[in-house]
Amino acid sequence: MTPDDAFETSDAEADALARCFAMLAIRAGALAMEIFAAPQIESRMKGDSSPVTEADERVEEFLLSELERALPGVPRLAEESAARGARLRESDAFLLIDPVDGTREFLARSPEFTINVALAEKGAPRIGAVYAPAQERLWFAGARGFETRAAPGGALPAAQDFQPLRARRRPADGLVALVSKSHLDPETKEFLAREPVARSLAIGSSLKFCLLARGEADVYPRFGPTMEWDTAAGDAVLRAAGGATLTPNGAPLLYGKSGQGYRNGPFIAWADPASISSSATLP
Ligand SMILES: Nc1ncnc2c1ncn2[C@@H]1O[C@H](COP(=O)(O)O)[C@@H](OP(=O)(O)O)[C@H]1O
Ligand SMILES: [Mg+2]
Repeated sequence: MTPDDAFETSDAEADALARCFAMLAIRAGALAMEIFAAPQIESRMKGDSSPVTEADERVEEFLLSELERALPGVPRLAEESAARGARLRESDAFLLIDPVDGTREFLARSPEFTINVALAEKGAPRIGAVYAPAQERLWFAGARGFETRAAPGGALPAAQDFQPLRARRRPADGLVALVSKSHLDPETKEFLAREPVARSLAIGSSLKFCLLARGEADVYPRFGPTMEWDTAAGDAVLRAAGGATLTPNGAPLLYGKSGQGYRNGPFIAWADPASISSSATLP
């Protein structure tokens, strides 16, 4: 793949790249776990009042240099570089890197943090890998989505140990909803009150998308702010498993929103998008 034809990735190429992202995330996981296991984790606050640790910085540096080798010239949008003012060259295809999603959970020594690598093409998340090193769980998707178990710094398991991902049909006895552990806003609470929610679980990071993709939950409403790098890899995994991430007017969440600084607006990620009525997405 070259930067000019990146947006024409074939299904086979997308699956191969998904495995490449997965392998990089596993290697990056060893760096994150070294810091996670240290007696003390240093952190500082960024401009958006979110924390950053040495793990965010080391993992991002590793992923950026490995991705430049794997996909030379493909523009890269990464959380910590963007916080330092790095600009993305406009392109139909670009990489999105969130070295630690759920930094608050990481600091609280919760295993609900993930390493995220994605490729967006023509505004959609095409390829993604989400790795939760403290849980040794990995999800990745190109044309097809899979989950497997992998130890930080270890090898990607053989294909016979990949479980295909398939989001579930809407259950008749009420929805399982997933919400942020650290950022639950009033609009999300209103959404949960409007929908037939049987159970609502607070989970950190992009794991929420992966739990939808593996058929464990039905909806993840997010009305508070997120950035494109927070959602791209998990969204790629969910879409490959048959789910969808929609804006409140029912359109798929778009990637490459340079005009809004790569911020996502509100979205609702659904396991079974065919089952929702239009009233379910309107505010
Ligand atoms: N005010 C804000 N502006 C932008 N993004 C925010 C934000 N508050 C929370 N987020 C995003 O929400 C992510 C955490 O999601 P969750 O609450 O579902 O675990 C954070 O990811 P990071 O941990 O990578 O910074 C951060 O990007
Ligand atoms: Mg992050």
